[in-house]
Amino acid sequence: MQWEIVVGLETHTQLTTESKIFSGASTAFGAEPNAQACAVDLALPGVLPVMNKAAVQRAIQFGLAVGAKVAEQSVFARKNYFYPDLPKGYQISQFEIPVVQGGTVSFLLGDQMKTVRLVRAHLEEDAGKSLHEDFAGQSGIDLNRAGTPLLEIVTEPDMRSAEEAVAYAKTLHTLVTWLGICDGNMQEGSFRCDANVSVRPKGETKLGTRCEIKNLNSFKFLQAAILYEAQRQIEIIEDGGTIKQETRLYDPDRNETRSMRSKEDSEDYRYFPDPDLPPLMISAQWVEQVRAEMPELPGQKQARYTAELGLSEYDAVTLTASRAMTDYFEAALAAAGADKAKPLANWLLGEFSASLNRDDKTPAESPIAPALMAALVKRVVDGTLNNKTGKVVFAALWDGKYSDVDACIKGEGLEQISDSGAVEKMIDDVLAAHPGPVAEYKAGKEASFNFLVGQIMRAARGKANPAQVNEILKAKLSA
Ligand SMILES: Nc1ncnc2c1ncn2[C@@H]1O[C@H](COP(=O)(O)OP(=O)(O)OP(=O)(O)O)[C@@H](O)[C@H]1O
Ligand SMILES: [Mg+2]
Ligand SMILES: [Mg+2]
Repeated sequence: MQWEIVVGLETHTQLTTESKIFSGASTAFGAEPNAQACAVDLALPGVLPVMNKAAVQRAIQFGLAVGAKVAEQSVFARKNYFYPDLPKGYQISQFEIPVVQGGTVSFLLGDQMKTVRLVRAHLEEDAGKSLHEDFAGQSGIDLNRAGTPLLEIVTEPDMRSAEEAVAYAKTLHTLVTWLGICDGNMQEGSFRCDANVSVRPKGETKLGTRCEIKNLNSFKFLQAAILYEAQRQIEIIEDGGTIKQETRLYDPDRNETRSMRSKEDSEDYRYFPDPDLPPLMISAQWVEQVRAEMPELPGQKQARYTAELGLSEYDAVTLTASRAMTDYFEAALAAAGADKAKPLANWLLGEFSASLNRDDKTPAESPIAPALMAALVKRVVDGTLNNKTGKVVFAALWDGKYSDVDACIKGEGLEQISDSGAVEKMIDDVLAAHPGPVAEYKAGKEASFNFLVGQIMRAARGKANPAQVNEILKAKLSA
């Protein structure tokens, strides 16, 4: 039997407001437990929540970025449940009428463009946090996080593999950090996913019963949890069992999911409109004002890079994977000139990205400033450097040995041998030393030509101009 995996994601993104969603308490991370929970966050009697305008503004930004409808009027509701980290007994969320409705997120999976539909994105407050260590067998509750603004972004069950779910989540992560509405810090819980997973026989159109794996705070865990969960469900069904809908937890130490609680449907929550909050009204004028201030988005940049700069879709998508990389690329491009977009992209996605990864740096922390990178690419394009000597220069610049490309070329003795007499002499020597390949090439074996070029470049210690070598060699061999 062939099985199909179906995934829908709910992502909680913590919004970058200074204060909480309904109170003036600080949202800063890492304070002493319970130092930042005020009476409103705790819903003590007699207090009233007041909507934080900055949180709404971020929701509007998101809605516009994904092409969704931003509701003129949306409603806050109480989601009632009892849990130690929620002593007030309900969470203020949006249920029937969320602020952001519909929209899509598109991304490249392998070489295929995928589009995931969003159901909604709604504003809500976060709960507190249970602390299970340091209390000698008891649990402590830290309510600093209570009332922190979240935007919960919910997809349709459109994803068909763990890889696709991860690609979606990464794209969403890029988008919200790009907009600056979320800091994206996954370790601190600013961006966490609930994965809803079901399986069905290939070809079946009805959805299977889903299980929801809560609170996945890394892409690695997201991937592993979906793979494990799908396999678990397939085995149960193949053994003649049925899946019961439930909420599960992923345990990274054992790489497995475990049942947390069963859950039939959202009726459990006894949702009702929050009597303390009026409907949230968003004027068309406010939406237009936010639209006018929107930055150019990754998707728009990708379209521009392929249409105007002639980059491949892959290059465009990879360069825009983070705002920092895009900013670096655009700064370097401005210095190099638009005609050098392709070689610049190659250097950034090759040597540059590899060095960033190796040294665990962001593009903004690169020891090579964009203008210096542009100067290096110029010297490769004009033939002063080839790919091999270019890499030597790159490494020297990265190590901070030089702050100027031409000084580096000189200092490292990497000027190309431009004297054609010297190049010819080297070629003659190589031809004399390798009569076999020469004869093979003349008999029609193209590969022998590349072998000879390789030998010549080696003799030149990489300092010959490959184009020049090719030209002279061709002429000599056809003479
Ligand atoms: N059969 C299914 N298989 C996989 N995913 C599904 C399936 N049915 C629904 N989903 C996904 O499950 C998610 C449901 O999220 P939603 O927020 O609407 O409700 P919930 O999980 O019941 O509520 P809560 O916010 O309390 O977790 C959506 O992303 C949806 O696409
Ligand atoms: Mg949900
Ligand atoms: Mg859910």
